[in-house]
Amino acid sequence: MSSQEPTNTRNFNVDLRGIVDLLSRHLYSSPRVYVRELLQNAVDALTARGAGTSASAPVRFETGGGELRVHDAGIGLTEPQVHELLATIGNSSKRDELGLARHDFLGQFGIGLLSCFLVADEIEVVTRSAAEAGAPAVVWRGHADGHYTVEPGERDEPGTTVVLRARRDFEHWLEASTVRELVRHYGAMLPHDVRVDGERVTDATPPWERGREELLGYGTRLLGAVPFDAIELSVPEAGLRGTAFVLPFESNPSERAAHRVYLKRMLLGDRVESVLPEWAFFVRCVLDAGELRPTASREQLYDDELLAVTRERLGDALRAWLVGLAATDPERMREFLAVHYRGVMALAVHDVEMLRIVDDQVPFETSEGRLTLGELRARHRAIRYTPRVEEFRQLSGIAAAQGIALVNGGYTYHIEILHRLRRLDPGLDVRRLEASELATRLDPVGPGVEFAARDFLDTARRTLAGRGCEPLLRSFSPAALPVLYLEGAPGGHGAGEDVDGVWAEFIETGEKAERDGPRLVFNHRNPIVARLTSTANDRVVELSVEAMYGYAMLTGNRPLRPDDVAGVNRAFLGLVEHAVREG
Ligand SMILES: Nc1ncnc2c1ncn2[C@@H]1O[C@H](COP(=O)(O)OP(=O)(O)OP(=O)(O)O)[C@@H](O)[C@H]1O
Repeated sequence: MSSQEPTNTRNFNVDLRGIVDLLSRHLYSSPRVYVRELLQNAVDALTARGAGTSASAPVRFETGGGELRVHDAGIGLTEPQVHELLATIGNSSKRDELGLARHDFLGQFGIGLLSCFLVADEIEVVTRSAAEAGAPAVVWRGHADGHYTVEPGERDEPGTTVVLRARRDFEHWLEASTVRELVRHYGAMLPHDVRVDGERVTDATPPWERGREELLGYGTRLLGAVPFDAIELSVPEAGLRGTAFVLPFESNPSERAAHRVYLKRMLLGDRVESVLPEWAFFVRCVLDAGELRPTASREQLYDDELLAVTRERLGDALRAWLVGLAATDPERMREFLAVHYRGVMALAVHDVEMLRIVDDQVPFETSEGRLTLGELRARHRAIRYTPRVEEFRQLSGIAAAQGIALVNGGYTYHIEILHRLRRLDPGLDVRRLEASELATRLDPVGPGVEFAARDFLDTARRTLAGRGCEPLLRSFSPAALPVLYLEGAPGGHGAGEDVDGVWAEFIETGEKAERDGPRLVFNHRNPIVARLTSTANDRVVELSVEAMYGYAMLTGNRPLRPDDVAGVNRAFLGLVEHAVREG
């Protein structure tokens, strides 16, 4: 092989049509981006010129006659620059010697102007440099087929005018209303006076620099409803300022929230996802960042280290808001939780701060009533749960009577959250309830006792008829517990169908009959109950059964219906009267 340089070195040729086709099909989501690119070039030209221009309206879009003319009072270009920058694809004056984007500019890739070929076959640029005193004006005409011309032009002031004539069937992209809407969409927050057909479309004060009322007004237009709150955002490393509007309605936590992001006050997009952590489902943000970088399509953010840091900082701000709300305004916090309950629960599974909030604020269904996990932990070092709602209903009364802290784990995320509690409280014992832990066997009382108690059971049956439950006499531990209220087995009546879990193991120790409707189970091992079963006084039995029914409902944390309350009152007064009379 020869070590000599090859002598037949050639330059690449560029098929411009192919490139424009590539941009339009794969890079840009719509021809509308041509307005953004023109606006961006005009603003960058102003930035490059610095304080040099005194033009009152330095960027002007003019429509009419099937044309669009964009004037800027920016830096302009000399003829050599026209060849070098306008006619060289991928070349940009907005990168430094190392090829890195220069800080102050919006553009960097050197392809933006090509987007005009999405709507026009020819781009005309009339430009005069402000950097070179007395430089003549130049007219550059680029054609979609890949050739261009340069000739002397007419222009009094330094700056640039770009002229587009619509390609057939693309006329609507250059119409006044379309252009006005697009310039406003992308540029409303730019710190320059930008006009379309004489009308100013920029409003230089970003929402977060306005008063609270105006800010909430902006949020209301953005969300279509008055925001629950507005959280100030600031990440100095990313040159970021903005606002997170807390949604006043529930959002789907599995759908990533999309945010309105501006880069150097120019809209990047309305549906930018990656700027906030995945869990920030409950806010929509509007923000501007000077240091974050766009992807080449300029519709999403480039995923680099700075974006990762930004995401983390914004997450911290949202978390701090939640923690602050919980600490300073529990009533508002409850309102927030009522709207975003599912999302907060989902988040608590992954995030310790959220877990803390759930532990502290969210009531769970427990054998001791509705309590937060924090409250339950303060009372018990061991927590048990049932994985199904029905099982909880069956067993919570028994657990309550035995001092076992039982939580209904039958709702979404509850079990995961219960297990995660050890993150907050490493010594906590959290497990699924085992049947053996209930230590309650409903032993039959034997034929002698059963026989002796038949009058008692008859009276009890009559008394309980209106309550929809049947009496049952059994012997069980602890003896101190006189009665238990047991619901019917889950999964309907009849032997053996759909019964599983702890409840099944539990009733296996009893009799088949216990699988049917609700039962009030009297404990013959309890001395009061034992005496009651042999009491001849019907009235006393009636009152006692009524009272014990109320007692069983209360110890099982079951809601008392008005009928039940009346029964308990009647029983109480009746028993007092009886005691007084006997005394
Ligand atoms: N209105 C203008 N005034 C002065 N120079 C301009 C103007 N428009 C374009 N240019 C020059 O042409 C170059 C190429 O422009 P183009 O829009 O293709 O890419 P860019 O703005 O550099 O980068 P990007 O592709 O990220 O937009 C620019 O870097 C700039 O030097």
